[in-house]
Amino acid sequence: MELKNNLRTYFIMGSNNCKGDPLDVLEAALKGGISLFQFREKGEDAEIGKEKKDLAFQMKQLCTKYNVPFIVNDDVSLALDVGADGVHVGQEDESVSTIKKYSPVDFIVGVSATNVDEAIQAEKDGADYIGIGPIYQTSTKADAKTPIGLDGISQIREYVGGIPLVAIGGIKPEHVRDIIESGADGVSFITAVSQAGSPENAVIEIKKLVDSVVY
Ligand SMILES: Cc1ncc(COP(=O)(O)OP(=O)(O)O)c(N)n1
Ligand SMILES: Cc1ncsc1CCOP(=O)(O)O
Ligand SMILES: [Mg+2]
Repeated sequence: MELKNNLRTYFIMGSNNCKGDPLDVLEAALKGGISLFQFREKGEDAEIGKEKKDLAFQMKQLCTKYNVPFIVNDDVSLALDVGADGVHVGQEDESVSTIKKYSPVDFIVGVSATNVDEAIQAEKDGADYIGIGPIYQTSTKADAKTPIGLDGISQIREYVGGIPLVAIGGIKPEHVRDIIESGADGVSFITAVSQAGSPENAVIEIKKLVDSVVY
């Protein structure tokens, strides 16, 4: 599948984002039809060390079962250890060019950008996709920057080339249409699915909305 299409319904999660067993939440999201998954185990009560690695490995296996690529947030060495399909790094994390030097050729590297300059730089550096945001207010990331809104998406889309863009931050089903119409290729989300009564149904709803705008 073209990477752009994997970004359409991109679920991100760590154990501390879930009400129940994180593996159950992930499997429900996979059944609902997510197109990409990012293991983001950080913040208060997050697993570390062996527990983090074991969880990453089990999540990678689940994603493989559903044929959905598995991305690790921040931790490149964990990503390589568990055979992840790629990594997502922010402005303060390891650089794309360094990662590309020692990772497999087809290893996906996503980079975060909050503004046009960061997005242009990420594209120049060889990022495979850019996570742009936060679009809306979020309580999931303590150090999130000021939301850039829909205008932020259209500005970034205007200045970068054809690099795939996924929006992030406070995204709920009712935002999907505007986000895609502003120039993103897809939506990524944590709370909207990890805290839903039915994560599977939450994904089905978001996927239906994305599919109704992207052809
Ligand atoms: C798809 C996607 N976009 C942006 C981010 C944020 O990355 P970063 O700025 O490095 O912040 P942390 O997630 O590491 O707290 C992301 N994780 N995924
Ligand atoms: C990791 C991250 N980067 C920017 S906002 C954000 C958190 C997104 O979580 P939610 O979908 O719960 O707002
Ligand atoms: Mg990061």
